[in-house]
Amino acid sequence: MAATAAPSTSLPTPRCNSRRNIFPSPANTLRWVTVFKHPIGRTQRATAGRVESLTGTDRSIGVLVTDEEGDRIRRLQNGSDVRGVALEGEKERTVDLTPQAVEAIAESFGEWISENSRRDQGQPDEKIRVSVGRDPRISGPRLGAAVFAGLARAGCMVFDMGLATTPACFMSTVLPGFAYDASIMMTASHLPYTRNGLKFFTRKGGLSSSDVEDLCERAARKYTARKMGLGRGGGGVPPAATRVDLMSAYAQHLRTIIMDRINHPSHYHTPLKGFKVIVNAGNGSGGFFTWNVLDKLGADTFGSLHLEPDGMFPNHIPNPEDRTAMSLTRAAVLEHGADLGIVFDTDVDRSGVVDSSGTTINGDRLIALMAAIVLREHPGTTVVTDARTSVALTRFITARGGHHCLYRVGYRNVIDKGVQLNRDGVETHLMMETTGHAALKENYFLDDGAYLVVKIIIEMVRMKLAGSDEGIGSFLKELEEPVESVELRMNILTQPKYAKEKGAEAVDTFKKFIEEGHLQGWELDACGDCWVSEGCLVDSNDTPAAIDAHMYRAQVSDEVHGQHGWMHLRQSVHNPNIALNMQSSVIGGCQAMAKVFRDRFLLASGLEKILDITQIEKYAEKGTD
Ligand SMILES: O=P(O)(O)OC[C@H]1O[C@H](O)[C@H](O)[C@@H](O)[C@@H]1O
Repeated sequence: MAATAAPSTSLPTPRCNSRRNIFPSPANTLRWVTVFKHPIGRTQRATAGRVESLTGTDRSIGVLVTDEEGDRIRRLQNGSDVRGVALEGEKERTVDLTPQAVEAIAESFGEWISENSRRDQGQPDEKIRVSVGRDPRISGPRLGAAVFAGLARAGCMVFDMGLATTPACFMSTVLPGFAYDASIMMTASHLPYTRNGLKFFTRKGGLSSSDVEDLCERAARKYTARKMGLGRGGGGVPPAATRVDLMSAYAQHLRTIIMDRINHPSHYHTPLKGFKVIVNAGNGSGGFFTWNVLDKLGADTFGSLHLEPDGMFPNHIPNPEDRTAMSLTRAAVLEHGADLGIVFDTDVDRSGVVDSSGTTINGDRLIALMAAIVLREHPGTTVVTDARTSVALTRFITARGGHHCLYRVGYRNVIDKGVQLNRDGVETHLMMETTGHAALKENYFLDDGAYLVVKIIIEMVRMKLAGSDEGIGSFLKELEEPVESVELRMNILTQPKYAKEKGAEAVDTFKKFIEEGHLQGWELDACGDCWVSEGCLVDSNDTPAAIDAHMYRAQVSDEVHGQHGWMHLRQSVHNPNIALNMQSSVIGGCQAMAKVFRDRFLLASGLEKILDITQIEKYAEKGTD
């Protein structure tokens, strides 16, 4: 999740290869580490064949470090979030998001934010105020105590928001009466109940991947130093956190937006009177939207699903990309004759909807719907999306006078690209990922699933007031569906600590094979029909340390059909695997691409030795996954 209204506060990342695992060292080796000052303000740690950049105050000289323990904390970085296994129960995965690790990371964040605030605001004596929210995961309360302890140890005042949503955490830094310096949300979004994680916000928005990498680095060093009896230890009396009710204020903020913008001629305070809306919160944090927003505005929400928070997620994965979540919501919409169905993910930074006729609207359709709404408000604006969208979506946006910038997968990447375009003078009002993360310039560049739905609800009511009974699905009449769209995965067959390095190697070999012409008819896709001319899709990988910077899309042609599809290759942010997406405008086009990919790339490069290519083989042979 996200939000950024101003340039990132992160220190510049050196242009170099991944700074982790380039020269993997034997597990559990103890070694002396020399720390010296780097000219740009970071410190660098040099060991035999290994150099790492560090930031912060913890610059002890001669710290004895076990690489393995520290590396486990470093590996908790997942793009711009921290994610890990918090509970036993996963096959072949052990618990790595321990209270000790979480405490070290929270303490590092507390220190980082204190240093930055002092630098930015020149207020050395003010205590930093940090809010903490969580989703209903059962590991939440225990890890929450570790977050409080870490923040308190860093000298912060801690405010406990209890059950919250990710966007509400950001809003706690800007809403009057709260305005905290920073916020932490504990969530692992749609991942299984065994996982958990952390998202970090300042008033400028969500932290970037390189910021989070720095935090994990700092935490890894703290953790290992503590394990060796160096530095300040944990334990003692659990710190007090002040309990606050942020969610009520946030819900009121959303209600005010709906009332003001609809400005209903006869019932201003209950503009949703007469509308039936089904909410499916998937037992995550989204139930509040039903009773604290929709009901209070007069909507009939009878028939809503899975509103009670339950950290075991007993019904289905809380995810608008999940087929069960969408189809159950569709069934409820049709059964109750509702005007709209809403599906939230666990922490409500994403959503999907169902229209009154039962059309499920997520992925490209949701982007198209939002693009249509935003393009009416801001004619000619640019829309940034990840590069897994269809060619038809680009046509849909350009036909409405908009510009489509295709960029990297990963919500933070997409949002940051929009922020950068605006900064460069390219008006960009909408940034959306196919996963359902949608950020609007008008709303702090924050990807808020509830705000997204607020925009759609306002549109729905306005249409009714204008005398139309068509419903919001009517926006999509001109959106064509791709003939074939497939996602396959290849597990990386190495020890976890080498997976990122091997994954990056595989993705970069893909790029090299195409550039060198080994795959006839395949060409690296510079930018789709995007008008941002410098070729951002295959751009200069400005943060090459982050795995979510390595991804390429190839346009694919053959002699019979000409250009008929594309293939996109990248490393998963969450798991040690490579994700492959492809689309084609001809039947059998994806199978043909899978065959070429297997024979002329995977087998020819020898990568099949480090990747599990079972899914590719199956698709190449059978044309189904
Ligand atoms: O890399 P994957 O496992 O496919 O997950 C990638 C996705 O992870 C999360 O859902 C993030 O919120 C998305 O921004 C990202 O695209």
